[in-house]
Amino acid sequence: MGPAGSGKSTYCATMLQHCEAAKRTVHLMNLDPAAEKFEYSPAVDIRDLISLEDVMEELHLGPNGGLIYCMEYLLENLDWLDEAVGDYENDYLIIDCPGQIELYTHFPYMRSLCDHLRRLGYAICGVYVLESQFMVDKSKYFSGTLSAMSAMVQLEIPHINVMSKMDLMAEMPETELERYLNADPSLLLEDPSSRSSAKFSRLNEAIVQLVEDYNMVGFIPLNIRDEDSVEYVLSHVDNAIQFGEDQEPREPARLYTGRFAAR
Ligand SMILES: Nc1nc2c(ncn2[C@@H]2O[C@H](COP(=O)(O)OP(=O)(O)OP(=O)(O)O)[C@@H](O)[C@H]2O)c(=O)[nH]1
Repeated sequence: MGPAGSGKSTYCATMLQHCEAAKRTVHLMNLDPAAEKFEYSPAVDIRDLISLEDVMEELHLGPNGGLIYCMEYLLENLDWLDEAVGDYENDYLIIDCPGQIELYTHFPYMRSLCDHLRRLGYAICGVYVLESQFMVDKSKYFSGTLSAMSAMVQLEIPHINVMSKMDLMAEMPETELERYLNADPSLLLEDPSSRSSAKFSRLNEAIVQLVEDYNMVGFIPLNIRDEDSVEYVLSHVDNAIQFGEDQEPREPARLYTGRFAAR
């Protein structure tokens, strides 16, 4: 999951290749009815069930309304999904999700989908991908962090945050990187714009408090050109899946999260 252009499809393609090289049985599923082209063709594709283009044309909906319709349609036709993924056993299924973050933050569709996959016996890990360009603007960074937290709280599945495109951050000093990757809340208070008015300042303090209260948001750095970095992210995904398996019943307060070191 993650905002538009954050690198979700690239993450999926990279993980697919990495897992195949490690001889893991892995499949890619596209859940974006508006997707146009893929580096690797997905084994399961929502566009075989419904495409955004058709919905927009036939129902005269805009792109966002059309996407919501597609997700509702998928949930009304779960037998299609069952047939597509029901036979996988101990396989690794990577799901490339749409970039409209409202799907994770306040609509119930992704949550319902996760619940259904669980009923099919899947152990799930949510991977929220934010891109490193979020680290060049503190306000933008915190809005991204809050959207990641919102998805985590909504979905209640073991959850990992990934900071993609780390190759673009080569110039940032290591100490500064660490602060962003560990979601250091004081970053926001240092931003000069956060002190522009007393009200705004109090709002920022409240946001900082919120991030601190959760005490669980960190980003795993991903550089797709570095195999060790890809393996590092995958090992956290594996841990999170295992963590989810070990929690019965699953408790929201014990979501797999963590603080991660810059590498
Ligand atoms: N430099 C760099 N560019 C990247 C990286 N990952 C992705 N990109 C580029 O970022 C752009 C968006 O990547 P995608 O993987 O398509 O992002 P997405 O989140 O799937 O995008 P949507 O499906 O439109 O939401 C593409 O031009 C990618 O080539 C990375 O690790 N480093």
